Amino acid sequence: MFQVYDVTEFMDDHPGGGETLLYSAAKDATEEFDDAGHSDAAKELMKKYYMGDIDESTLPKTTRYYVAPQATQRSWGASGGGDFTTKIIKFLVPLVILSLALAISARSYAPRW
Ligand code: HEM
Repeated sequence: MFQVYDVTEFMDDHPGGGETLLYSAAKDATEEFDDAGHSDAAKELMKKYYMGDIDESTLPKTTRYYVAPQATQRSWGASGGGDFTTKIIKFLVPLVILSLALAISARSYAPRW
């Protein structure tokens, strides 16, 4: 059995640091917790964040992490984007700006006959 704790509210106040809790999230952190040599007061405090128990046998054997597709796509505007038209626009806009800049600079450097 695993005891589950929700330490969201405790992140900023944990004397061992918020990152420490983050690195121990979503896994069995018994060893790390014991290694830190927590006091009885700390163990008492844990009760405040106790959520419940999880039966290990119900957990998947392997854990695979993946990045959700929407997290990897940078959207353009509120409608989001990743479609074909957006890709074309993303390619064309810088191209048009570059062409305009080149045309303008070519005109100002061109010999005046
Ligand atoms: C609900 C969970 C937790 C509570 C309530 C808690 C609470 C505390 C408290 C009160 C202290 C101050 C020292 C003490 O009184 O023992 C402390 C220190 C510390 N905790 Fe936690 N802790 C929790 C989880 C964890 C976890 C999962 C880790 C995993 C690495 C961790 C690592 C540490 C470390 C490294 C220190 C610093 C020890 C030191 O510098 O003396 N804690 N914690």
